[in-house]
Amino acid sequence: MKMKNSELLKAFRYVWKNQRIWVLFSALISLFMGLIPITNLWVVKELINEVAAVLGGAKQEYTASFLLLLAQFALLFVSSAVLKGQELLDKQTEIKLDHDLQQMVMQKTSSAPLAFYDVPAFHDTIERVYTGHGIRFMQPVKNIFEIGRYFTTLLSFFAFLLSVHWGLVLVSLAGSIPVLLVLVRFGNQRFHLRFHQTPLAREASYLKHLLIDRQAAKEVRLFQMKEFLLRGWSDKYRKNSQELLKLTRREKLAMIGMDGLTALFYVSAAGLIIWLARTTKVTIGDFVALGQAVQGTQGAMNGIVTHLARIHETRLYIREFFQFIELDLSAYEIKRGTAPFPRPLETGITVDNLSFCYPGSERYTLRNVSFSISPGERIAIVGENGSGKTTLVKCLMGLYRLSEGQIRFDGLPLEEIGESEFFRNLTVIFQDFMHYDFTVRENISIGQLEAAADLERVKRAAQKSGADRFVQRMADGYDTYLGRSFRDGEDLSGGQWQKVALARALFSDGQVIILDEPTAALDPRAEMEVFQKFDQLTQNSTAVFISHRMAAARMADRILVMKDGALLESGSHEELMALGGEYQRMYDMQAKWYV
Ligand SMILES: Nc1ncnc2c1ncn2[C@@H]1O[C@H](COP(=O)(O)OP(=O)(O)OP(=O)(O)O)[C@@H](O)[C@H]1O
Repeated sequence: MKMKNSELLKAFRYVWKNQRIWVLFSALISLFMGLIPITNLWVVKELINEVAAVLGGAKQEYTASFLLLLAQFALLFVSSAVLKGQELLDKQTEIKLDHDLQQMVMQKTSSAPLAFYDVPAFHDTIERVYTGHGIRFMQPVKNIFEIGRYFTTLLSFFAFLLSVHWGLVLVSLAGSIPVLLVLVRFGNQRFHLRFHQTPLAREASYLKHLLIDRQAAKEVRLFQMKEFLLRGWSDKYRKNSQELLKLTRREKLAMIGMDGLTALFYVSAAGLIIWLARTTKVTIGDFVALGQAVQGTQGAMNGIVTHLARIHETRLYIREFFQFIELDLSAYEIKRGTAPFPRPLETGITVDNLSFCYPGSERYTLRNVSFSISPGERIAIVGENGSGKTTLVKCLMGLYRLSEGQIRFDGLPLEEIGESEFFRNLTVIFQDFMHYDFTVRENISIGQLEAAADLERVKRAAQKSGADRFVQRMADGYDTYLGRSFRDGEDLSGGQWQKVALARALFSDGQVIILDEPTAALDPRAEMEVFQKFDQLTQNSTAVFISHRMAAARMADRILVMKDGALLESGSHEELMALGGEYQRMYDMQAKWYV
């Protein structure tokens, strides 16, 4: 309980720190609005008595009635204007809070260690805490002010009812307690339902995404997946919505019962007033006002109870939000030091007895891998699918915590090098590199956007990779948008995208360039060009490339052969051919196709 309340306190503190004016205004408005009903009640009572006197002929004077009518108009108008002002202020605050809190979530998500993305629960939590922060953080504060407002109204009504008979207060109070219990119970159930529905909701939205995604559109048609996807989406959607409907049905039924109970208490109170009229002098205005006060008291009680239940419900969401923001990622994190990257690399990279197991997996993907790379050396890594090549690159990048062993740069352990320093000096283009819907210039300079203004440098990288040839023909040259999801940009072929990605690698001033299948999408001529120029392309850099093309690997200074997560062979093309092992087998197998 204490822990839960501390989450609420945190939300209050956050809102108070960031939106103090809104909090103060809301408090004032709540107090003001809380006093409106009793003022209105008094005006109504006086008005009815005045009109009754005029109609009954006891009074000739109309002025008081008109003045009271005017007061009623003023009350209606002012309260409506104040409420609209409050709504506007709320919206402004919601937008501001939403922006800042969403940013907090995105910061947390984007700085989470990569290993965390492999944990499904991580995605479930993101889905739950990704939207509606602003309103959820404001909600408890608003609820408290609303409770304050209703409380002010309640006290003023109680004072009025007490002045007639204490029994009226008792009847009004008794009607509200069952409502409290029902609302709290269903608030809890709604939250837990949403919690357990998230995985299925995520699956449904994945299927929906496939149905509308541009990238998937071709295959969805080709493999006639429409029915399969639609059915899958519909089943999941229906399952979740049926559960929600079931809960809503139970909730509404309970509410009907509660409303009946409230009406019963109101009728009892009205009976009590009539009974009182036999012994006490009650005017027609008093009767109407007392009836309104009983109803108003119950309304205010319901209001308090509803807002208490909402606080409870929102508290559960806020707790999840803070749990996510404060999530301890240390088990996945790699503690990075601040040492500069050795520049220039003098002794090179050493991988020492590296073993690696993906988080949550029992199986070692890399086992006792040891090798070293000298500065300026060109290394090719070859091996069958799934032999661990990409995993090795991810480890070299320091994206995962190693299970065993160490990676050093000029003898300096990877973890001791400052992160941004590290990524500045190590450039990787993955096999599944991103196609950014940005301009060509941004796509090439993405690792160093601050240098994007240097068009000559962008062009040089594109010339080396071969991208310049087709970029020149585009209407806006290097400022042409790529992709067509957002605007009328240029669509590139797979090979053209790869040339852009290669330019991205060449644009960086990294000392180590790692390319995972850099030529897989290139035509034979472009591929030859890349490999023939490879020395020149990766000038002054240490280069590692993964390739399934043995002819390309042949151009490397040294070839590492991976099999089942282990480093099987290492040497130049000639040495490995002479060895007559796995490399020779792979090489001969490919060579057969070309004879
Ligand atoms: N995030 C992950 N979590 C768990 N296992 C993974 C993950 N990524 C890859 N693996 C597993 O690790 C093994 C090696 O994968 P890796 O991508 O390193 O192979 P690869 O040699 O690069 O293959 P390819 O030539 O097909 O690109 C595979 O069995 C794969 O299933």
